Amino acid sequence: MPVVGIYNPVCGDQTAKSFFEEHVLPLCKETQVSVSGVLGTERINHVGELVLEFLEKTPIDEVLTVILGCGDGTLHEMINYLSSTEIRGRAGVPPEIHLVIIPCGTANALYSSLFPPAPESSSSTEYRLRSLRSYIVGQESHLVPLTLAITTLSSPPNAKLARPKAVASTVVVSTSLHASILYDSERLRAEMPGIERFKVAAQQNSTKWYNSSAKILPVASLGVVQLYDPDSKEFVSHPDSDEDDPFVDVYGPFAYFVATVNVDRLEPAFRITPLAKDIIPSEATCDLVVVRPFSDPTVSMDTPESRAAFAAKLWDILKGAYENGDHINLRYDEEGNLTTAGDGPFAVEYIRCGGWEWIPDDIDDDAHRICFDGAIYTIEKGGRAVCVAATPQVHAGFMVHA
Ligand SMILES: Nc1ncnc2c1ncn2[C@@H]1O[C@H](COP(=O)(O)OP(=O)(O)OP(=O)(O)O)[C@@H](O)[C@H]1O
Repeated sequence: MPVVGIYNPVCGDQTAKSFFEEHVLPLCKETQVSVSGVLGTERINHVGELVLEFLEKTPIDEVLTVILGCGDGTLHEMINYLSSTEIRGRAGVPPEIHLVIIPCGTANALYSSLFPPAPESSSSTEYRLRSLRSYIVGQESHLVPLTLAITTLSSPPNAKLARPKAVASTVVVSTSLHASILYDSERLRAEMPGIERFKVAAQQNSTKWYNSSAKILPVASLGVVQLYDPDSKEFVSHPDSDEDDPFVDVYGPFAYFVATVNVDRLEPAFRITPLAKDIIPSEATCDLVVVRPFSDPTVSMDTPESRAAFAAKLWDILKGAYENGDHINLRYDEEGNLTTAGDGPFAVEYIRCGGWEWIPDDIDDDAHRICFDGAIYTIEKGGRAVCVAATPQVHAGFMVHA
């Protein structure tokens, strides 16, 4: 079965090329893994073109293994390019691609979810070679299929000419604060190559609220939306969802709205959806973390003062994600303080679902921003985004050595 190497020389701290030369290729040689070609990406979207070229040379009954030195964005580009391109010589048969990931990006959310790092180990050489070691040890035995979150961006109903655009994500689809952070952090990339740029961008956006409504879609096999119950420490049926009326309407304003697939963290230590690992889903689902200011009993109006006061609470909530995902157990007491005790309203709504719709208010430009694995798109005025978790087909799609 053919094995090729592709790296993005500019992702993360720009060391992918040297890491391949000094560690990846020597290890392949030492373990008799024959790599038939190694190429660096030269521009945006090039990764998809390179994989396509290799794929078209791969016999239809063989699996292509790609050793990919990348961050989450490069993987995202590859999957979207291949999903929207006809592959010559395959007569419509979808390919199965096996990925060996070498984490070279900034956040490396997928890799650090597959291989949760011990503190301080995330940059060590041996840690970065774990997917490759897994491939070397058992070429078929540790393959994890990637669930895709397929999001369709629709134009307003009266704009008949525009075709909906579909985007596949393997890590995160988000709106609100997270999308704003990713949008602003990209502009800080040159001066801050590491994850500190996310914190700076978070500060810049901490008082924004996002006006939108959302509709949550049920988990397919259950017929209902699930909500995490911090008391029983398990998912229960969402109180607004039953088999007769499974959809849950959620109204804004929102502060935070992040859905993940395949991952429990967005950075090595930021476990925003810890239940993706702690209560493993049995089918394609999104884990959705929502924070709404009006859940706080002391917030009753959208004013600059209440936004400023709530920013400090949101910060405390998100700090819990850095404490092994403890934010999901937070509630408000009567004075609006965050606590893990009592039976006050949840500060975080942790939802497991088959998908969701996001319908931003026309007047709120920031609510139109949506993030796919770090790439930012804008929902048209009057349009919406519909995100659905998709189960990979057998012998098709993307599998990762983990
Ligand atoms: N030769 C190149 N020159 C400029 N940009 C490139 C080149 N090759 C790839 N890219 C772009 O680099 C971008 C960043 O890659 P990627 O997202 O993998 O890294 P990252 O943002 O550092 O990590 P992460 O997504 O894990 O935070 C991709 O969007 C890709 O289009």
